[in-house]
Amino acid sequence: MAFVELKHVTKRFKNEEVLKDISLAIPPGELFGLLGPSGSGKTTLIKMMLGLLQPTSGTANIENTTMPSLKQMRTIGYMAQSDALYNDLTARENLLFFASIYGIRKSRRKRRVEEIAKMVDLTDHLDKLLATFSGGMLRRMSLAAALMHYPKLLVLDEPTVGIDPVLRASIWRDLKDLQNQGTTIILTTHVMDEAEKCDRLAMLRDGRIIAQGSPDELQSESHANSLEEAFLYYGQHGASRRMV
Ligand SMILES: Nc1ncnc2c1ncn2[C@@H]1O[C@H](COP(=O)(O)OP(=O)(O)OP(=O)(O)O)[C@@H](O)[C@H]1O
Repeated sequence: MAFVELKHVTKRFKNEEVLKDISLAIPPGELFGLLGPSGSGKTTLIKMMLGLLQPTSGTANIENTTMPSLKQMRTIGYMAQSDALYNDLTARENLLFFASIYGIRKSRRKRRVEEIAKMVDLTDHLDKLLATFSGGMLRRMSLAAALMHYPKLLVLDEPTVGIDPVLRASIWRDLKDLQNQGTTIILTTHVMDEAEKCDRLAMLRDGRIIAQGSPDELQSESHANSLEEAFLYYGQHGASRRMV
């Protein structure tokens, strides 16, 4: 059974159709990437999966429940592109706040904040004001907040933008660990070497999925030497029936 399923989803803003007949099925435990250039519709697509936007037509389901569903939203961790954090609070105060709004029991909150801080390597910075944090530290804080309530599904919108290679590698290690613990992960990226780390990908261009498959399948099907070449190929030739 698919954990996340989109069936013939279309989204129109006024006269512009920004998503066109999108169908996707993501099984539980998969690390799935949405790869596409700026403006191709990645953020709109994940907002639809999360129930934050209503499709103009078609349906978005999580565990067979049509979104938006409050029950399902509680099982999702979402890291948006911009950080919804409080600069005039410390990292610990921010995380305690997220723990309370996610309904973590009061007796568990302090411990959970420390567990999460360790996971994203912020233990030594817990008592510093966020105003003093670097861009990379803020992204890790956002990841920590999204993980607070043990989500079954983690949705990340360009999680490593503006992050240096060392930190990027550490975030990827965290994501692989979470996947090994059974978390389903969906992320957007326009970076090819990140897309290569996903189990499967959907390539998005102008609101349409131009190809879908594992990075190896996408490359071999298009006889490309890299995902970048494969992307260009599918943009021009479309994909075979098997891939979409
Ligand atoms: N609320 C809105 N009203 C009107 N148009 C919108 C709205 N949200 C998104 N769009 C348009 O939809 C298209 C897709 O935007 P979206 O943010 O989903 O792309 P993206 O692939 O996530 O881009 P980026 O990588 O830059 O974040 C763009 O043309 C954008 O201008």
